[in-house]
This record gives sequence, C-alpha cells and structure tokens, in this order.
Amino acid sequence: MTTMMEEYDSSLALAASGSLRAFNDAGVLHAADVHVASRLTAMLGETDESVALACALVVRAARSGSVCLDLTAVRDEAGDDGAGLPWPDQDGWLAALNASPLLGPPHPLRLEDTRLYLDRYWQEEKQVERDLRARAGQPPPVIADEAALHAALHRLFPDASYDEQRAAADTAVRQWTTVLSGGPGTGKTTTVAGLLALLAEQAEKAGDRRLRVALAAPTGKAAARLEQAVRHEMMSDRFSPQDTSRLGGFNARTLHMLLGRRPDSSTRFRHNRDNRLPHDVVVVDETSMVSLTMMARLLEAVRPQTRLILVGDPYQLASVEAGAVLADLVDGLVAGGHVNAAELRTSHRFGSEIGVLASAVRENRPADVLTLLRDGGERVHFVEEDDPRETLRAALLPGVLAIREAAEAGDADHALAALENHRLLCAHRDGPWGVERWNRTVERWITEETDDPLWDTWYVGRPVLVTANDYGLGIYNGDVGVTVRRSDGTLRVHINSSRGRLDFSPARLGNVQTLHAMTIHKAQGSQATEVTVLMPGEESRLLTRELFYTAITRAEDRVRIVGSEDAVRVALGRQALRATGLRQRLTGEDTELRGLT
Ligand SMILES: Nc1ncnc2c1ncn2[C@@H]1O[C@H](COP(=O)(O)OP(=O)(O)OP(=O)(O)O)[C@@H](O)[C@H]1O
Repeated sequence: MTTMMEEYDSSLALAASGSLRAFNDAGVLHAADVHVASRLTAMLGETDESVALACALVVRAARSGSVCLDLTAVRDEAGDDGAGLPWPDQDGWLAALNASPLLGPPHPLRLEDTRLYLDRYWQEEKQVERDLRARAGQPPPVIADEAALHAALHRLFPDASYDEQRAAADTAVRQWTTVLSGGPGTGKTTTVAGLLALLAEQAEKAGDRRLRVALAAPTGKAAARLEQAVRHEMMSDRFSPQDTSRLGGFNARTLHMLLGRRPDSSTRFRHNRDNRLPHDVVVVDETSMVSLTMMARLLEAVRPQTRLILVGDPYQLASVEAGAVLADLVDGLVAGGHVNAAELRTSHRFGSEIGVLASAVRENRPADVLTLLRDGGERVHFVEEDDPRETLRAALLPGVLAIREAAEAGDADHALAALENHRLLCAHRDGPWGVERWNRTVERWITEETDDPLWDTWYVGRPVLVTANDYGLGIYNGDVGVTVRRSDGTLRVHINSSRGRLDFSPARLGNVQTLHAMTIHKAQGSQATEVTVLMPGEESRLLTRELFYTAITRAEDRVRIVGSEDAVRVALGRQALRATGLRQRLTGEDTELRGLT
C-alpha cells in the first residue's frame, strides 16, 4: 500500500508497474527515468518490459554523466541497490532490444555491441570520432624550417628540467591534434607558451601572416588563469622580444564565447561546420571539464588545418555533463595510433608534499596517502577530530576577517587578494558537510567575533561565487568577488572576471552564492594558495578517488584534509565510473566501463 510519505516522494513513479516499478522502488531508477521510458515505449508501441527497463536505465546513465549504458556492466554497477531485482537475462535482453521499434526510425535509442545510447549522444560520439580520425588522417603539418625549430626548442626549453616539455612541444608542432596531459604543476602552461612561440616563428619562416591564436577554457575563471599564466611565461627571459612581438595580443575566452553563443540555443553555436573558426591554433585548457557535447561542437568548428591543443589532467573529475572526453582521448587517440603522446609527468610546482600526495591518491596507495596526510610536513595537514569546528575556526577565521577588514576599508585589491589565499571545499551542497551549512558556520563565527549580526544577504566582506554566465554583465560561472564598502557607505561587489576587474551594485547580481565554502565540482579550473577539504561521510556517493584528487590539487601551497581515515580509504577505493564508447571507437576495442585510471 502506498503510504503518505510515498505520495509526496518525487523520486517515486506511482503509475509504474512491473520491472520499472520494482527498480524504482529499490531506488535504482528515478521517477524521471521511468516517465521517459514509459512515454517512449507507449509512443512506439513497445510492450516488452525489458526494453522499457533498458530505456529507463540509459536515461539514468546519462543523468549521472555516462554517455551510454553498458548492458553487461549495469547490474554490477547498481551494487546493493540492484540486488534481488528482476534483471533480464543478458542474451534475451539484447535480442529484445535488437527487435525493438525503439531502435528503428526515428531512432530514439541506438545499440552498438552491448552499449545502448540515447540518439543524441550516439550522434555526438560518432561525430567526435569521425572528426578526430579525419584530422589525424591528413598529411602532417609542414615544418618550414627544421633548423630554426631545433634551435627554438632548445632556447625555449633550455635545460634537462625541460626535457619532457621540449619533447611534448616537438610532438605538438608535428601534428594537427595534441592532447597535452599532466597533473598540477607539471608545466602544461609553460609548454603551451613555448609551443605558441615555436608556431609563430614557423609561420614567419613560411612567409605566412601572423599566427591567429585562440585560448579557451570551459569556465571564465579557468580562461583567465590560462591567459595570465601564458602572459607570465612570455615575460620570462627564455622568450626573446621577437617571440613576444610575433605572438602579438591574445585573450583567453570561455569555450562558449569562442564558439559564439546563440540566443536561440545552448548547444549550438555561431561557429560550426559551415562557419569555421578562423584561428591557426586553438588551445583549450582544463579539457577534463569539457563534455562530449562541447567537444563535438568544438571539433566541428575548427578547420581541419587548425592545430588543436587539448590541455588537461585526465585524472580530475570529468565534466558536469555527460562524457569523460579527456580521459578517453588520452587513451584512445594514442593507443589507436592516431597521434603521438604529449604527456608531462614531473611536477615543478610543489617540489614536495602536495604533488607526492596527489600521485599517491591517483595511484590508489592508501598506506602512503595516510602516512603523507599524517606526517606530510608543513604543507599537508590531516584533521581527524570528531568535531573539528574549533580547530577550523582557529585556522580559518583570521583569513575571513582579513577579507572583511580590507572590504570595510574599501580596499578591493586587498580583499580580493585575501580571498585567493584560501578555499574551503565541500563534496556536497547540503547536509552536515555541505556548502550551505559551512557558509552559515563561517557567518556565525564572524558574528561572534565582530558582534555584527549580518542580517542582510549582502554584508561587507561577503565573498561570492558567480554561478552562471552573464554575458551582459561580462561575468562568468566560476568568477569570484568580494562585497566592499565605498566611502559613501554603499556596497559594491568587485569581481575578478576574465574581462578584468568589474564592480556592480549588489542588486544587479542574480546568480551568485556566498563563497566562504564551495563545492569541489565548482572549484575545478581554479586554485588557491591554501585549501581545506571537508571530506563527506563514508556513506556519501560522491566520495571517489577523482573527487579527492581534484580537491587536493586545487591547492597551490598547502592543503588541510578534514575527515576520517575511513572516508579517505573509501574515497581511494571508489572510482567515478562513466560508461562511454569513445575510447573503444578510437582504438577499435570492445566495450568496457570507463574508469579514469
Ligand atoms: N622545466 C621547469 N623547470 C622549473 N620550473 C618549471 C619548469 N616548467 C614549469 N616550471 C614552473 O613550475 C610552475 C608550474 O608550471 P605551469 O604553470 O606551466 O604548470 P601547469 O601544468 O600548467 O600547472 P597547473 O595545471 O597546476 O596550472 C610554474 O611556476 C613554472 O614557472
């Protein structure tokens, strides 16, 4: 019998019956999955329950970031929730699907081996494969002057510490598509800057016009970091004045801006196969955050003879939307023989603890991780207390008050600089270890310390995170800012955007959140000097190795992990699995569930 609670539980599909009902009751399927499956099967006259189940499961898979449903793995992947449910037998399931009208026109579903796709993702994955194969199949770029290239490689990447980067740049010059992969501080940006100088010189030697370069990243914050880092590199004495003048000016933009946003669509852009981007080189940073859909749009917009440099760390969390594109490309393009690898392994930033810790996490070495957390030296701290609030208050409040003090004095520069010193990262938005709770906790600390009750949403020193692109205002998802008092007493919010420093009246800002704490997902693409990571409880489904790795690697200098040994062990033992077919398409291998290691 349906209880009162169930009637109000939006995850339950009360009209469902049979398998769909059983899977929904067990929590494997959400009501939305069941509704899509019920409507599609009804529309196309499909009565087989196992097909309806597969359809609901493929919708569920897409919701959690998979591009397809691997019919051979879904039962294991459902874990305890799936135990005792009426799973169809494998062969019968495949036969029912193959005979189903859902695989016929208008093809809402596509089946490939044992991978079941929603049509949109199938189309996008095939297009990405086709475009990448076509790019790799062309004759390689012509090197105008090998001797000059050799000399420039040794000038821009001078000594043995640059060996990996020199080799990566040499590889990238000689192919149309390069995936430049490496962990934090391995010198990816340094390599990009040197590579651009090499390409600009080669363009000059070939008598071509000035190289047209596009720098892009999935978020405004990541784009701004890329531009700043490349400019910083170009100031180094490895760059000659000619290198700098050959490259001229460039700005980094979000991928959406590069491709040209269209008011009528969020997934189609002004630049596409019929209106390609004009650039000779397109560099995309933080490619791990790029979804399959965005990669499809990017690949159709770049000219075949544009060098495409995809930069990123394949061990980080994948995109919020479906796909694990960077990890698939790192494996698929190289293993498939389409391109040569350009991988950087040596960290130059943290000579020490954080880089070593990140490697131990990536390689799933729990004993080493725990030893490093407990005896990691000055840069790594492990807070294992049951109630860490007092420890955190003592550690974090001085930084929070420094932002407030600068903001109260109207000093936006210092307030923003102080904001970059520290990030408090949570896995979840809600719950005891979530962003909401910790934002309120920090606000309570401020009140206790200053007697300011912080009645208003907008208060002096309120740090904010922009949560949606606002093209009118020129601020983008991921930009951060601080609320500062002006001399006339009014408040202005100063935001570090990829267009530079902007300030607004608080009333103009809609999509912002308080930034005393933020989610690890939202922190992708940014870093802070010091990072505190609040590990969720062991029961959290978000707790994965990739989440932990991404959180740690947001720290430039110091990291503090707050949680239990059990939570650390659970995180290491669990990978964020996404079913995709891109790697197999590029290598010609069989289906498998995609892990990111
Ligand atoms: N070969 C090298 N020898 C010494 N220092 C280097 C070398 N390459 C880069 N660095 C320095 O190491 C730091 C990290 O380099 P870079 O920013 O290029 O790495 P990255 O992989 O882009 O980092 P992240 O992804 O974390 O932003 C920089 O301060 C850079 O100047």
